[in-house]
Amino acid sequence: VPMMVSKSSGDLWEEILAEEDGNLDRGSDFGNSLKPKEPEITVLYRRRKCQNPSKDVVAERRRSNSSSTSLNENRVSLVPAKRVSWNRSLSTRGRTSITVEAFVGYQPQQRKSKRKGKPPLPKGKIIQTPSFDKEIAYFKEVDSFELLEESPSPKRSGTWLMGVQTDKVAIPHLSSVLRKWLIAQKQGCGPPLSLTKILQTPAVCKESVSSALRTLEDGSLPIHPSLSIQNRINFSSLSGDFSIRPSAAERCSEKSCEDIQVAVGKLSLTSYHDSQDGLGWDPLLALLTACGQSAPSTLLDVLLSYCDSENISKVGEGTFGEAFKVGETVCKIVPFGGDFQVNGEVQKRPEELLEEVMLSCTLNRLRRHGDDVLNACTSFIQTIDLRVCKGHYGAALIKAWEDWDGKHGSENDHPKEFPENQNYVVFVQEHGGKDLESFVLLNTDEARSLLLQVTLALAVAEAAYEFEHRDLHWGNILLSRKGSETLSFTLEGRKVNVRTYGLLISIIDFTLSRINTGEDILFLDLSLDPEIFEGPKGDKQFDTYRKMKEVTDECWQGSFPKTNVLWLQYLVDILLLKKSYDRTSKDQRDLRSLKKRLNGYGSARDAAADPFFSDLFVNHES
Ligand SMILES: Nc1ncnc2c1ncn2[C@@H]1O[C@H](COP(=O)(O)OP(=O)(O)OP(=O)(O)O)[C@@H](O)[C@H]1O
Repeated sequence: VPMMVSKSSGDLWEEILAEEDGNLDRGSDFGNSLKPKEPEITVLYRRRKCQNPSKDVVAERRRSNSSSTSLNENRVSLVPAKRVSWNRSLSTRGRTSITVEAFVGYQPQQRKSKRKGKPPLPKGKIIQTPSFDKEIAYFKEVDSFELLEESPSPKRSGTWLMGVQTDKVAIPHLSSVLRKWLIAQKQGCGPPLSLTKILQTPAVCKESVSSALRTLEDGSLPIHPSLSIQNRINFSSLSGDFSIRPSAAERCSEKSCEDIQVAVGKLSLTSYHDSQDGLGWDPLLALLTACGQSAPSTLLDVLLSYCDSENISKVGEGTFGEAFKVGETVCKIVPFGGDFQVNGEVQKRPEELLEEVMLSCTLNRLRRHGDDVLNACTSFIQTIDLRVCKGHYGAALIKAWEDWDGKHGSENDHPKEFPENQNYVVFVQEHGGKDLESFVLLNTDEARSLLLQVTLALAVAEAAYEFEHRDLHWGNILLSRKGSETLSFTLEGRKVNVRTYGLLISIIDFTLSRINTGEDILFLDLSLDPEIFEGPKGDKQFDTYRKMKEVTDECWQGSFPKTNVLWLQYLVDILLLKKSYDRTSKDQRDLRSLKKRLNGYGSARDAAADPFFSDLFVNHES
């Protein structure tokens, strides 16, 4: 008989602990077409102890890690042609810097956060100080698990790593690089975007920009709207459903190709240089290029292309982003580049936004379906458009912000403070629903499907891009009831359908994520922000950061799919401890058994084959 169990149930912990002693693993009596390849993982994870490593030691460690590695044989090989080391330091809630070390000797700036030691608190919510006594007792045994070996970084790195050979890099000319890139995009071949190429592009070189400035003394932007490459780039670099974009026929026409070449030729003379800050290249121009723009738009111009001003409403906020519902979409507005703090944080730099743009575009590619697609899923939030904007917020947005503030109490600064020259990136995304923290789950079926969808999404992204989310707390999983009874995933060429019970998940916020796009490895160097590991002991979220640190041994650029498993274990904890829904004692035991078995898995892909999920798969296809 189902019973309602809530986190406040008085005897839950005693019951859980008593049941744990019985160790009621369900074992392997579940059929599953995604059986782990090896029932037991025997290879031990190499731990390297290094007390208080200096930056040099860390750098050396990175080099040796990246040069002695191999890709998991079950993955699509994505050995990058070049390696870019993107060292990003983290504030308590996000990226604070990104270093293109191939080009500059950037010294990362540590940010002082207003929320020390508590990064991803959802905004506008009253947080009660929890008591962790019983949780600590329960999870003691979990903390002592053995770490398993992870698949390390791809081979052939080094050229770009840690500033090596900076002065020997031959930087191709803007026009040739961008032209090749754009044409490749238009023809549907090659990666969606390459940071390497964008940032190799001397569009962002001082010399190039200066000469462009001399050529265009008035500094005006030469691209006429009729030649705009914006739509074409965005369309081709973001896979998925883009009904508002030009047709495929238009994109593939000869005329279009010529337009792109003309536009690129002119783009090389574009003179946006106001965020050059001694780096030797212009990150704002690179960001504009990546978003397919020659100049920033205004916020309202972008938003009003999706709905009328009276239909804009705010749906959520983070430390860096304000999210607005705009028609059927959500626009996350992230200010960047300014020299004053926003919400108590130093503003993100254009380089950081560039990388987030890259991550979003790359994950978008997983949405493609077709017979030849090896890995596909729709569980990462769909990015519909990406735009660089500049200027004031505008009356409609201010009103939406103030309405939300009146109802929820914003923790963010009032956006009317933004000056006229404020820059933003707007991430136009599908509406993913409510985050797990505030979503009301109905029953165990929903909870199990949620877990499986997250697991499979991570498994698919692992297989395609060595993706690790690295921050999958309950604010970063959105949920909606969209009615579909089953959902398809393609994992390593096999299509599987899973029961949803009407629930769909969307994973957001790739701030801490690590990805191998095939050309670039993007990651956040958490070693530059030790605060994140200093959160309260017993808090599952912070314990997970610490476990990630153990697993990665602070080599954050490496591929350690085990981190995905750690977040799955965190999610099981959340479902056991923080969420209330109809469930039986057996349901709880099953969840706890799953959590134990997760100790033995090295990746989300392994976890997806766990018997816990067996009966959620329908109609397996090979
Ligand atoms: N696509 C979306 N659909 C629905 N709601 C969204 C969407 N994107 C963001 N939100 C809402 O906005 C909130 C903030 O978004 P997000 O976490 O991406 O911002 P952020 O500034 O990057 O956060 P952080 O402070 O963790 O860096 C989310 O918790 C969610 O409530």
